[in-house]
Amino acid sequence: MFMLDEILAHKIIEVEDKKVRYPMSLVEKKLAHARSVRDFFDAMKQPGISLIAEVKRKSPSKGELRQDYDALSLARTYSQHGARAISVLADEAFFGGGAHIVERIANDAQVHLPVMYKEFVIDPYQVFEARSVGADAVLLIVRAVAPAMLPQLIETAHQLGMQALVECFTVEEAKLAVGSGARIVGVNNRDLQSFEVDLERSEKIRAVLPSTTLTVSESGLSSRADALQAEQLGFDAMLVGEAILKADNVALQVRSFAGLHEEMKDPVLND
Ligand SMILES: O=P(O)(O)OC[C@@H](O)[C@@H](O)c1c[nH]c2ccccc12
Repeated sequence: MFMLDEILAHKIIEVEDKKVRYPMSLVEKKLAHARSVRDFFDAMKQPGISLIAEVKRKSPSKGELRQDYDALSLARTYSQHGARAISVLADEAFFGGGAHIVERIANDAQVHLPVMYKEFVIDPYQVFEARSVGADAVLLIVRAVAPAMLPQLIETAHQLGMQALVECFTVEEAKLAVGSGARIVGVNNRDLQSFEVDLERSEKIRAVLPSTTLTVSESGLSSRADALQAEQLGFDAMLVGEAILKADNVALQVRSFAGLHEEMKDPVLND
């Protein structure tokens, strides 16, 4: 929790500063010209477990994730090799991302997937910003916001035509997410206290969610076997970062998570 507290303390200052430098009136102007929304919900609903592949330069626990890091070329690779959505870190200070990176990827002619603005959202301003740069979904972390704020943030995302992936760590948080209007709930497999990954805890949480809620297994998935386990537990989608970012061959790793690995051996697809 310590790290989350530190990030949130930083975020409060950052958002207030942004609101002064780039006021809501400008965000609204930009919103009017944002590209049309791609259907993130539908992308998650496709048969088989859907891959949301993540673009992140670094993390507080792992540091820099790859030497030849290039956010846009990663997103293009994800788009070409079977990911169904792309999660792009908007946080700059801790994860090396930025709203401008979300914007570049969301509007790139070679990226055809829905894009999620991955940020520590604490204020509706950030949800408007997400749509204004072309995002199709936002991450909302239950633990990061006051319970009264959660329905408002979800509603704002939906009103803008976006989806919200509402992230939880406990059964209580999952119930709160659904009660607040979440249509897509993410279960973070990584305990923020111990950094341990526990898929059984995730299964317990998934089990209390209504069948109409789409579910995403987040963090710590390292192979196709983990993906299949998550699928077996009933998850509709998975969010994978590190295992893809650290791979020597990103395209192959994405195909593997997406269940397309075998096709790579087909010479026709091997160009
Ligand atoms: O890199 P991993 O272990 O595959 O995890 C990806 C994603 O789940 C993780 O980056 C994440 C999930 N929720 C978050 C909230 C904030 C920052 C990061 C995250």
